[in-house]
Amino acid sequence: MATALTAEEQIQTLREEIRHHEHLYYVLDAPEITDAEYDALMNRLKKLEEEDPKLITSDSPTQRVGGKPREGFAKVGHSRPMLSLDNAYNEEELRAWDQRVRAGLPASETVRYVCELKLDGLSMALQYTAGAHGAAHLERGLTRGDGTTGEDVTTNVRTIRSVPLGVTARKLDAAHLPQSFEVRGEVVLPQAAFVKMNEERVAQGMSPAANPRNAAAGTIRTLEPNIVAQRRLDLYAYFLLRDGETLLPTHTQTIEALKTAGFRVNPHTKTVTDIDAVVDFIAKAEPLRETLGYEIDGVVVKVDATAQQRRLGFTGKAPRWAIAYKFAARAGITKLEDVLFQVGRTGKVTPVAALTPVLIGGTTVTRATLHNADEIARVGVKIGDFVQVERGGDVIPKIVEVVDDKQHPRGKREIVFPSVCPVCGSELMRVEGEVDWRCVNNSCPARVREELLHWAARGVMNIEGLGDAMVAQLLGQSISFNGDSDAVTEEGAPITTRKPLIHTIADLYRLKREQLLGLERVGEKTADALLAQIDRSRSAGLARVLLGLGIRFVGERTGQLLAQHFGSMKALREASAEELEAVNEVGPKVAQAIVEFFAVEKNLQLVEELEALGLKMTAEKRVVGTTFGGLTFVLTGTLPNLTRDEAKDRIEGAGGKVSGSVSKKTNFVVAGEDAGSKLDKARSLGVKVLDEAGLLEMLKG
Ligand SMILES: NC(=O)c1ccc[n+]([C@@H]2O[C@H](COP(=O)([O-])OP(=O)(O)OC[C@H]3O[C@@H](n4cnc5c(N)ncnc54)[C@H](O)[C@@H]3O)[C@@H](O)[C@H]2O)c1
Ligand SMILES: [Zn+2]
Repeated sequence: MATALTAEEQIQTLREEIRHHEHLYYVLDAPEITDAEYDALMNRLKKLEEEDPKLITSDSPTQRVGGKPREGFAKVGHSRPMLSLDNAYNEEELRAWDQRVRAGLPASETVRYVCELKLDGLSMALQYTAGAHGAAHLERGLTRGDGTTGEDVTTNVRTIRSVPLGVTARKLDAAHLPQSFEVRGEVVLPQAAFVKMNEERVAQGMSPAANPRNAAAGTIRTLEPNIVAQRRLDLYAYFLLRDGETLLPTHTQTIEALKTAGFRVNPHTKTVTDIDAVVDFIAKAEPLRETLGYEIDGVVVKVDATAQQRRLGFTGKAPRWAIAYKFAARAGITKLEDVLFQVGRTGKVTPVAALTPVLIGGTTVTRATLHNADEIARVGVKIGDFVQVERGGDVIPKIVEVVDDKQHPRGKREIVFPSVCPVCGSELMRVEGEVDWRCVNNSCPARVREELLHWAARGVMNIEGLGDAMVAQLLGQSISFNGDSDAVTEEGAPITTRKPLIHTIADLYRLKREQLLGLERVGEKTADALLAQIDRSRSAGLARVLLGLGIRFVGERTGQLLAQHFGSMKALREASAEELEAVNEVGPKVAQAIVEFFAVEKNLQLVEELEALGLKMTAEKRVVGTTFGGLTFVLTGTLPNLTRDEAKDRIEGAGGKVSGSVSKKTNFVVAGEDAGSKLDKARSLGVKVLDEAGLLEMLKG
């Protein structure tokens, strides 16, 4: 498999893969892999980078928070970055962190820790400013976004009952708070509300949300506040800042002050004096999981004293003064009733286990993935077996092993992997060296369905109203038969009832009003709205089209970089692998995938049809200037206005290079707030240091 790849290529591939999953997770709220699997990818990348630190770049997923502000909301910079947390997976790693903390502080000082539950939601910044009569009022609610810039979701946050819209002068006084301050906390969706929401979604023909965290993130970012209000979100507060600085001398006082001021704080919080007591807290916290009514995925431990926190500081994406202890995945035993076979966008056939419903950590599990034929062989599972099912990060449950004892007799029926596509009947193929079987029929209805859904998705072509149910109707299928968790029929096959209105993505742009009006439950309003949405998507531009085409490894950012570099579909299509690799962040794997994509006749034809149908196939080409020709820059810390990507784009746009580490060859280090060791190194090597203003000045040429 990866044997022939150099470390650098492996790193490239891993980064692309991780970015792809981060996009699904943070932007679309629809992860495809479990958190444990994502963490494993991340840890592999970390390890490779540690082995060869010169391969670390500032935009590696290990160096930055993975989110991204979504369109439709105003983007607002944070008063101080909203970071991620480093993880510990066992007691040993936790104790190692304790050692590092104490080594980072004078030996004479004692360290206290505050233990809190790690709420599995999304973090939110609430900004309060002076209101009437000496009170404070909620000015703004911001999501974490990419950590530097968040989305302004104030209207939605205002519907959360545990978020005070104002704090009276009396309460401010009691809590010793000024009139303007910032509270940070976690928005969570209680399990009961989650179950109800998914029932409604399924009833409306939509796919259920993967877990409460994704549901909460999706809810807070819908453009309809009345939907948010119905969902019963909660917010638990845990940070208190003023002008981007921690306000009070200890975290314990912060929690108390928040409580006094009327914020909801989590009752399961404890200040302790040593790491043994932390271990104790964790042991008691884990069983709480099943009774809380909301999801937690671990325990967060923070250094109590603000002065000590300041001294310990931050790494690229997380504070050194806090750690998240992650609980092990949850598991349960149930019976394997049957195996269904789903066909994905690329034709990949995935075996899905149909299980006797079982409650695992507050969620009813009825489906689990078996990944592929090799995995079935490895587990050695038969239909009728009892199996151990694991819910890592609570996304797609997975069968870990067969349970074989007195109470759990073995099943008898062999799982037969189909030799033909369960949907279209064409023969399945397996590329040598790959584990997956694929349906290679380009017009397989299952594949077309997945292609359409991907094309229409949020963050891709953003065609609202083109979800599961509508796509199924357009394809002439009475129900959705493929894809998301429970949407498979027992036969795993489509029920085609009508003549399809469309066969390809291009057909979407040929749809007529009368055709839509002929569909079930489609009135004039729905038809017109959908047509308007489809029409609007014509101008989405080259980067989106590239993303929508679903070329392997081409995620949002790569799509953007390619679009800017080539400026038109024509130029991109004609580029050789070598020319493609000249684009920043495009490695040999990505280049290869693009060349392969355009070598397929059907793909070329689709692109041409789309162009003829009026889709915008161009992007503003970035003309690379010469101002910074031959100069190498290193970025560190948080700049006041530009994000890392923006700064990098500007530098590269002027012909400069951005590198991840400081060396004698570095010409300039651009340093922002909380700049770390790179700044020290620059100083010791005598490399010139700029701030953002200095950089912008130089860019003027
Ligand atoms: N499955 C996937 O495809 C996929 C993709 C990307 C990320 N992920 C998952 O997302 C997580 C990584 O993302 P992350 O950067 O948000 O880090 P994180 O979830 O590990 O930790 C940081 C977050 O913890 C939260 N938090 C909860 N309780 C807290 C408390 N008491 N005090 C402070 N913070 C608290 C905050 O929201 C904070 O942003 C991992 O669990 C990872 O597995 C999964
Ligand atoms: Zn097929």
